[in-house]
Amino acid sequence: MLKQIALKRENITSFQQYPFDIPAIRSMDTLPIRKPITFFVGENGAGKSTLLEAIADRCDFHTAGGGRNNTYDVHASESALGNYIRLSWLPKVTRGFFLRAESFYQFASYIEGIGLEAYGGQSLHAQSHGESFLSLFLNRFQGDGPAIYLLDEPEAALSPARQLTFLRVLRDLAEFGNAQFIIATHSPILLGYPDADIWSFDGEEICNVHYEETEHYTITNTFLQNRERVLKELFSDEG
Ligand SMILES: Nc1ncnc2c1ncn2[C@@H]1O[C@H](COP(=O)(O)OP(=O)(O)OP(=O)(O)O)[C@@H](O)[C@H]1O
Repeated sequence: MLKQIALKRENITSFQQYPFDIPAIRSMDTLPIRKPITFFVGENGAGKSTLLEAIADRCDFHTAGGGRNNTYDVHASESALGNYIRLSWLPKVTRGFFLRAESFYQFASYIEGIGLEAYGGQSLHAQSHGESFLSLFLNRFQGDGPAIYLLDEPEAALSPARQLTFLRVLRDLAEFGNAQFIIATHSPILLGYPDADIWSFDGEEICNVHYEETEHYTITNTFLQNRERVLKELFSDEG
């Protein structure tokens, strides 16, 4: 299990440039990872992907999105933060995966090249984006032994109904599959997973928030409950 992420502040010479100029990163000291499911939330550009990518880098996962042994031909972006964080494990976990929505299709091509047996026998490209995403989890990741999965906006591939299915997949893997997840998301459905830790990157420092405190919940809830009023205000000239 991953227990903690620490920023090696002593090795950083300047907080004036990326990635250390991002408020959430600049103020970071240690971030405890306390639950099987951890979410990173925050505005676009708040630093969620930057930290997730750094964790993937430290896990030796392919930072274009993939697992330890996936060296498929996608230009791996250098993680600017990877060398400046320290991961604490108990015990160390090496199995797992980093997946970002935009590199999913390249990953699918790679899988096609190495054989399909592990993926339900069907080409991932022959399935829709969301179906292939779910089959990835259902077929590949229900193995034995502990694993850590790092997911960047998985909802991009999933319809609302499949997001619900994915909650079930998360529950099964976290409770019975010895799996740990860190997920950057904007989805009010995924965030609704019970008993997850939600870390918000929106303030001056990363802080723990309740589901109902997230804008994902409050804005979605207000919109669905009062759609006409919200739209009227939004579209009014004064708005
Ligand atoms: N390689 C880079 N060089 C310089 N700045 C970068 C680089 N990558 C990202 N940034 C900047 O760092 C900030 C944080 O980006 P990041 O992708 O981590 O945000 P995020 O919270 O994941 O956002 P989103 O929800 O839109 O995915 C942004 O302002 C972004 O423009």
